[in-house]
Amino acid sequence: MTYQLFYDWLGSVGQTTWQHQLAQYTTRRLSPEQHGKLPEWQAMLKALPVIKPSEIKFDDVIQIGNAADVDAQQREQILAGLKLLLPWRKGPYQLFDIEIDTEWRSDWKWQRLKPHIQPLSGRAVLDIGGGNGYHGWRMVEEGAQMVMGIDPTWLFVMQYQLMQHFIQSERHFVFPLGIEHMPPELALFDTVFSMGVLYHRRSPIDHLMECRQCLRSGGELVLETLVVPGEAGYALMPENRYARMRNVWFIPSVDTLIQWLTRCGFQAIRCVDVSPTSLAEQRRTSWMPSQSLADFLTEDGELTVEGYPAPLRAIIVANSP
Ligand SMILES: Nc1ncnc2c1ncn2[C@@H]1O[C@H](C[S@+](CC[C@H]([NH3+])C(=O)[O-])CC(=O)[O-])[C@@H](O)[C@H]1O
Repeated sequence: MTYQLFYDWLGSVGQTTWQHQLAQYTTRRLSPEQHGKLPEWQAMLKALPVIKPSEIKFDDVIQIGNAADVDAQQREQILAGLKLLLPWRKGPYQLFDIEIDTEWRSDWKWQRLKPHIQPLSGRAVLDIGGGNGYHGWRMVEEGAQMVMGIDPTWLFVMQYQLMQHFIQSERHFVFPLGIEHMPPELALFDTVFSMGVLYHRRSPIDHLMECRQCLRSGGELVLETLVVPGEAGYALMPENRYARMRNVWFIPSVDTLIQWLTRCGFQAIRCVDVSPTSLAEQRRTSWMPSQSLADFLTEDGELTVEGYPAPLRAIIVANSP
């Protein structure tokens, strides 16, 4: 079963109550009536050929196997499965000889943050809003003992399951849940990543407190989010959409974000990177054929189509007390 090894691990670290709750909740969330397309997606996953990839590399491109591992019929079947799960936002991946050029160069974010975080070797890691698990695979590569990804979007969980079908990792599991479904006062993880999630939360302070509660004492938070230029105390609340996104609530300045983290009790708070999102990092590709960043900005790239500052993203690292 897809998640059994994770449940076993939870048992081994004394989380027996949550182990059962999580198993029940996950089974319910993945039952076919939960989403109109789940039955079709799950049938596709179940029918995938069983193939042991000759090599697996979690570099900038997550590479699983190569051309010689599959025959023409298997390749067609896998390609059709990948296409059933369009759009592919986070990557890049290469599955056998199929290159998945995703909307985001997610490897660039990883390169920006990696020099600044505690080494992940031996750590239990939570990736909130981890999408299809791209960064989770990078965390496995860095030696994490266990990586739990959580993401409420079924499509992304299906994308993870497709890759996991071939990778068969014992250390990386993406669950179909949101941060609000994590137990309070968990104090379990050594590192918690929250990347690209804070501005989607109606209550950013509560989100930071939830991140803190998932961390053990002294654990590390890696927070990546949209910021705007401005002084301490300033945050932008878009009137409606921001860069055409409907669910954006608060975009603070870096100094405001540091204040929020301070008031939530975090320590050793440091901003390690601020970078504008370039049209090379987020763009339309054949694997994400609808509108992308270029369609959400004015022609000079300075403002969003709504007239707000163009996307600028910060990475902040902090410790739980
Ligand atoms: N309540 C929630 N709880 C958890 N996740 C959520 C919630 N609501 C939405 N999400 C998920 O948060 C992710 C945000 S994308 C960042 C992906 C990756 N981390 C990245 O840094 O590239 C945003 C971006 O592209 O910047 C999506 O996968 C949502 O389904």
